[in-house]
Amino acid sequence: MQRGLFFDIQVPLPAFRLAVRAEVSPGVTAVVGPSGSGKTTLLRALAGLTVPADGIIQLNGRVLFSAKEGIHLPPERRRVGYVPQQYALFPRLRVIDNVMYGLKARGVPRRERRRRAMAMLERMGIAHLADRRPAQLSGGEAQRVALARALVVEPDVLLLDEPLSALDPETRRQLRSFLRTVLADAGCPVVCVTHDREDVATLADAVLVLKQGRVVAAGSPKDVMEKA
Ligand SMILES: Nc1ncnc2c1ncn2[C@@H]1O[C@H](COP(=O)(O)OP(=O)(O)OP(=O)(O)O)[C@@H](O)[C@H]1O
Repeated sequence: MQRGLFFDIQVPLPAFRLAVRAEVSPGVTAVVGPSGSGKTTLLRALAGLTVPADGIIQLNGRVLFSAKEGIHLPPERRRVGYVPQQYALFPRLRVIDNVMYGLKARGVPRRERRRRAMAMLERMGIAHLADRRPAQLSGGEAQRVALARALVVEPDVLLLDEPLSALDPETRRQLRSFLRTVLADAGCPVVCVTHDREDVATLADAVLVLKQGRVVAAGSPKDVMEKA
């Protein structure tokens, strides 16, 4: 079975058509590009939240989407962890319930959901926040909760949309180094949208550059960023 993520998809957008093809190997692939180039749309399509007009998405040899075969697995059946921009935590749910949420959709019994969610909060260093609501969290804490919620389902791929952009510079620095460790431990490929060169330099093993919905450059961070 082929490991990693492969996609070749087309999504029509008002101003252009997103048409991207790439193979994502284990490690962190940064997706960079100007505002409005289709980065978030790509992540949403991989997560199953946007349906491409055409193409295919395969994860570890499993078909998540195939226009030709009429396959479109819903998000909860993809084994994909998605951390959207601004994290999208459920405001009314406590931290622990936010983290347990994805396990429910996957049919994990309640006691086991709680156990796994607490273990993940401990791993993220935020077990003491389990009973708080999202409004009672700092930006850095909310980001850790969002990561915990994405990772608790043991995804086959992790999708991060501008994971550090909402944070102040000091918190961003701290979380970047924390994120580096978490991503190395996650053991799955990571696709990370960012506009921050520092993120690319410290986190990424590979880079894809999108422009107007097309991949205009791809390669190692050093090669790609030197030319950018
Ligand atoms: N649901 C939607 N309906 C209509 N247009 C959309 C929708 N989502 C995105 N677009 C448009 O598609 C284009 C790509 O948007 P997208 O959010 O994917 O870009 P991006 O590269 O993530 O941008 P940014 O860096 O600003 O977050 C933009 O022109 C945007 O206005």
